[in-house]
Amino acid sequence: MITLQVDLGERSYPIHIGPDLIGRAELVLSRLPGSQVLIVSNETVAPLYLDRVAAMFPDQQVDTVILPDGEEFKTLETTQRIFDALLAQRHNRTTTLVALGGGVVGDICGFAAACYQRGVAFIQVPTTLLAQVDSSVGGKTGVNHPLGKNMIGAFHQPRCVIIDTRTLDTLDDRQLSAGLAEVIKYGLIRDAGFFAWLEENLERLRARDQSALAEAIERSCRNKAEVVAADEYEAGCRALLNLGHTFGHAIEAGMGYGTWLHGEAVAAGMLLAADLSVRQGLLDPDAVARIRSLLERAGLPVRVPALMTVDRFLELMAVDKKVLDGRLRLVLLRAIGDAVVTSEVNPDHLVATIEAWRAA
Ligand SMILES: NC(=O)c1ccc[n+]([C@@H]2O[C@H](COP(=O)([O-])OP(=O)(O)OC[C@H]3O[C@@H](n4cnc5c(N)ncnc54)[C@H](O)[C@@H]3O)[C@@H](O)[C@H]2O)c1
Ligand SMILES: O=C(O)C(=O)C[C@@H](O)[C@H](O)[C@H](O)COP(=O)(O)O
Ligand SMILES: [Zn+2]
Repeated sequence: MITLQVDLGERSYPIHIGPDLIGRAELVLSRLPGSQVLIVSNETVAPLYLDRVAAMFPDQQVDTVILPDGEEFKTLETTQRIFDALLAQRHNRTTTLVALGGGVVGDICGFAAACYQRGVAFIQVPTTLLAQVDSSVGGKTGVNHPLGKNMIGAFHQPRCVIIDTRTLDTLDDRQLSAGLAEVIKYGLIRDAGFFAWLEENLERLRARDQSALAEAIERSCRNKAEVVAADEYEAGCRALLNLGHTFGHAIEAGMGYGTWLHGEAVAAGMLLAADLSVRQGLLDPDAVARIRSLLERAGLPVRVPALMTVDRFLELMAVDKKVLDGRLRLVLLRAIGDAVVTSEVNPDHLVATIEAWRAA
């Protein structure tokens, strides 16, 4: 087992990474403020792992909420089901919510924890690659609105993150690829050495080589922990974690939540960001070819859907959380491993980029 630390003063917490960590009660028991636990999972993940997670709390009051599965259920209505259970079972301020599942369960559960009685503890037990490398770390929680992704939420850090790499054994290939998009993101925004390692090891990752996966998860979490520790509330460098997301979130909302997976939309979005970076004179065109090739090898889309017209993109991108004073701000690349946030976006270049990557 490897343990990383997210350094946030009194809100610091460990990220434990390794095989068969579900069941290691000692990792979670010291993080509980009280004797009540509510495990939040979904109808796909619960039958696989819920019993073993519940067994980690032998002396606690353990209740469960099983949510429907899907990005389309990442809503306020679904969150209400968690509040209903907490109140019905008389959970108090010292309760701990446990998110068992992918990023959807983690984001909803974390948001419920941030709101219930103005904030209670929560623990992340991520079971998708995407959740293990990104969403379980950093404390962004929330739900979607029909007009925009993650528009209702809160920053609320978990008490610990338990990454049992064995849970990836039951994850399907499409979801593994979606997770690889966020892995590749770290290489692009701040870790050229990691990007080169991914170029060397991509096939091992897709073949689920355990040591390659463990290394990719550790290096991703290390990058994310450093960024979050430097800028917890996204006043500055944390925005770099949003590479490809302004385009990606527009695709997710525009196509209907769940049609494109988050990781797939981010992959296409990162390619658009790279192409736009070239048009803006920031990035060498050779970098776009390298990025495209790696995304393709990861089984990720490199075109945006034809249904997403330029107007539709611009309409949806206008509600992005990075917009300031009505001005779009995008994460662009100066090189592989070097990203920047800029509001200096030439509208003609933006339109040309979208047109260039729309599927026929
Ligand atoms: N909070 C953050 O910082 C952050 C970061 C990145 C993404 N996100 C959010 O995360 C969400 C995407 O998360 P995701 O990609 O994990 O999707 P997801 O949570 O929908 O999980 C993907 C699918 O895999 C299933 N699943 C989960 N674990 C499994 C396992 N071990 N075996 C078999 N099936 C399993 C789920 O039931 C689901 O059907 C999006 O809503 C995105 O906005 C949040
Ligand atoms: O942790 C962050 O910060 C991120 O931006 C990570 C992203 O991968 C993630 O998709 C996040 O939920 C996007 O945040 P948002 O603020 O653009 O909704
Ligand atoms: Zn993301």
